[in-house]
Amino acid sequence: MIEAEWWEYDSPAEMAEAVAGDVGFIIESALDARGAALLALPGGGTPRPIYAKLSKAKFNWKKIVVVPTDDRLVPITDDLSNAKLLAQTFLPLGARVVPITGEIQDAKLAGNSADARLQDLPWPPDLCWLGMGGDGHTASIFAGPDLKEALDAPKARRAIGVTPDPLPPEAPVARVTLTRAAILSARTILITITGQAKRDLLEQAIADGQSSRLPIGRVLAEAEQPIDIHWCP
Ligand SMILES: O=C(O)[C@H](O)[C@@H](O)[C@H](O)[C@H](O)COP(=O)(O)O
Repeated sequence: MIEAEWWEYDSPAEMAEAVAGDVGFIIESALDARGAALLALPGGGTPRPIYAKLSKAKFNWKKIVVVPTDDRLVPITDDLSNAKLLAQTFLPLGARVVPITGEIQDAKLAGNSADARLQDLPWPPDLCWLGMGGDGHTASIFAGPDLKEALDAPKARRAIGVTPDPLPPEAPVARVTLTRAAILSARTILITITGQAKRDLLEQAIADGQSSRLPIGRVLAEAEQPIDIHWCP
């Protein structure tokens, strides 16, 4: 049974304030406990105002490592790159941002390379922050040919390469993504979504759990930690 707690806000600005505060608490707790913090952060548009708010906080950013939960197989200079947004936001603060893509264009080989990069990091993440697409994907775990590999990858496997079919219109490219095991290894998981349609979809995915037809339902169905879901209309 997925243990999900919903946090509702009247506006994206209110949600940004609250989620930045929660992420800040996770960071401070990690720095206090271990002198370091590892954050796996999503792409997409929802997190942008939250990143902007978070970047104003006065942490010892040099002790913080940021990785994308997933990324598109595009150059880091491309606006489709999740690492680009994270680098623009967190590198100037002194944080370390670790891209999980490079020159490799073959999705499977890119996935192996991404996994190797993540194996070099002090695991698990203190936070895995997820978004959800309108099709129920999360990170870059999509329904289709690569779903089983993403869900059933061994515990030690942190990333794989995927080629969604059909390619999502907002970013019609192959990707690398954290596996379900990597996502669920995080000390804390939080989700940010907006709009009633996504709320209805996520509530259904949580209700259906392991039998969900939506990737996010299948990912969360194995979660052992409580999931905080932040939502605004
Ligand atoms: O690379 C990506 O696209 C993201 O990691 C993806 O999983 C995102 O979180 C959802 O697509 C929601 O995106 P929005 O926040 O823009 O709705």
